Amino acid sequence: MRVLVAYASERGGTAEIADWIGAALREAGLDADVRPAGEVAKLDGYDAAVVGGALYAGRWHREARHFVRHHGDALAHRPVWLFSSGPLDHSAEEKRIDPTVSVAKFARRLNARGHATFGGRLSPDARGFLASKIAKRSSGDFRDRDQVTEWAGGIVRQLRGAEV
Ligand SMILES: Cc1cc2nc3c(=O)[nH]c(=O)nc-3n(C[C@H](O)[C@H](O)[C@H](O)COP(=O)(O)O)c2cc1C
Repeated sequence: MRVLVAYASERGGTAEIADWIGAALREAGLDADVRPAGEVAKLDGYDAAVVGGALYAGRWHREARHFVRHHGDALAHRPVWLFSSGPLDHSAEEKRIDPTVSVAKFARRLNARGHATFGGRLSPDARGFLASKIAKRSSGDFRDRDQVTEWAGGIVRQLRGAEV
């Protein structure tokens, strides 16, 4: 079973979450390719997909939005899971955070099997007008690898269940 993990990340935090998901899938014996969403031309050869985007102003990074629009049909014919990252506080570890309105639309359109919101990361010296302002009050790394690995385990269980 070959799984695509496609991500869109501006500052690398979401890319690393995608890597953790890929590592967990491989650890469980699946074949997983972790790739920037903007570099995926076709979904041929993939049995399932995980798509994730960094959240900026309530929406996924544009490459994730473009990816699901462009590959909508191919994704709708495969089991798909989505993830978003993320809040710059501990809220994502403390409770389940629903997808934003924009991401929820994609989830419905793709009939996604699941969605998770993971914490985010922002460096105190982040560049950019808005990013540097936000970083003054909420910089830090709020990603939790164990939480991500556990979520990926759920994907493995569902995919394995589909095999039998
Ligand atoms: C300008 C800006 C806007 C952001 N907007 C949101 C938001 O709407 N919701 C949210 O949960 N996090 C938001 N964040 C936090 C980012 O999603 C977080 O830093 C994330 O880890 C970035 O991922 P990346 O490193 O892959 O780009 C924002 C951060 C910046 C700098």
